[in-house]
Amino acid sequence: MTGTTLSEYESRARELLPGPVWDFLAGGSGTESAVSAGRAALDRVRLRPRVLVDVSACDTRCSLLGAPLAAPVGIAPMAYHRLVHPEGEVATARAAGDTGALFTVSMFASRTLEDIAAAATGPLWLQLYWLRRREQLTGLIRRAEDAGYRALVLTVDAPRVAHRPRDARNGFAVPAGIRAVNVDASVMSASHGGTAGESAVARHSREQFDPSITWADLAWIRERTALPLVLKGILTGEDALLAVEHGVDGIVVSNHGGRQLDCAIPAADALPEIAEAVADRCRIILDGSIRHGTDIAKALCLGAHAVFVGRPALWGLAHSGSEGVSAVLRGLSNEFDEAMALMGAVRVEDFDRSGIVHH
Ligand SMILES: Cc1cc2nc3c(=O)[nH]c(=O)nc-3n(C[C@H](O)[C@H](O)[C@H](O)COP(=O)(O)O)c2cc1C
Ligand SMILES: CC(C)CC(=O)C(=O)O
Repeated sequence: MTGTTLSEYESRARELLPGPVWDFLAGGSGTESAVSAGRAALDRVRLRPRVLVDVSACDTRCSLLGAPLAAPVGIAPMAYHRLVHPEGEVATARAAGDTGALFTVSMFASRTLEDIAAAATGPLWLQLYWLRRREQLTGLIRRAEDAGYRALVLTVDAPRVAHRPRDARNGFAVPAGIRAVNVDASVMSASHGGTAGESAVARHSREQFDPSITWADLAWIRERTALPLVLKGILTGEDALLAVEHGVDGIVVSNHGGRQLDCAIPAADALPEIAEAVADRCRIILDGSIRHGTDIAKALCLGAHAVFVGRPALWGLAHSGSEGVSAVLRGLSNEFDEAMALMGAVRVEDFDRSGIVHH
């Protein structure tokens, strides 16, 4: 990481960002115990290295739903990158391209899908929340197709945005001048109406998200696009099985970085039962608390094909724009490369359950 450690990026971002923005990034729902539990779950997993394997040519590359990646790493969808850097998602897209990572753009991105695509040299996916106003979704799907996005990620763990005490206390509102530019202004006017005790983001999301959707509604998206469909926010084997039965192409095992159901099981703890239920019938991505190359190795051993990184990308962006995001991603990839060599893994597919033990 060019001499700067990930925790230094985090500290610097904290110094640079206004308090309420930092709290929006760092915070979780309710007791925030699901944030720390995500880290603790990964720490409980220990690696079992194999030795005297020829690791002179470890290969970190892989492909995910047809997208070639330099390492099994993508950037998780996160709203409003302009909160932390004026270039916002355009800078993030450049960094993802430079480092061979996938970038999943949030529906609530603060730069247009087209500007992001113009800056990107690597694969882009688009994340959607299911809005009451379905015509907004239809428009976004069409624009994503036209701009070359390669998959849709439907976030299913947020029928409503959870109560996040820090944002409520701060009366958090997205500063004027930063907007979810890809949706109708009336859909996400999160810069208006934050008052002490109530977050504007939470209020507007609650007004606009459709909490009535079910598995049957997935057909509505399928009818409108041939893009691969990924569901984000699966935490049980039961739902993973339903996802497979409904023909999804991938799932993101995630507790939303501890920002949705308080006390939700950490993604790393949920992964084994999900991998077993899926039995290789769709791609599995893990997110939450991925901070080290060894975390990527652990996720692969537990049954994931790739990981998403959330907050660290925003720390890099706040620190030094595109270069900061690149440095964070490159640091993780370099650490993963080292983990491969020291684990005796030559290819990404070499990781399996024999590589770990739980404490
Ligand atoms: C500031 C912020 C904004 C987020 N916005 C979205 C979003 O728009 N859509 C979504 O599906 N997930 C969103 N998430 C959740 C992330 O995609 C991801 O699940 C989580 O951050 C992963 O955990 P990590 O930050 O510990 O790596 C957001 C997370 C953060 C921190
Ligand atoms: C616009 C928000 C609902 C995005 C967010 O903070 C999240 O999904 O965690």
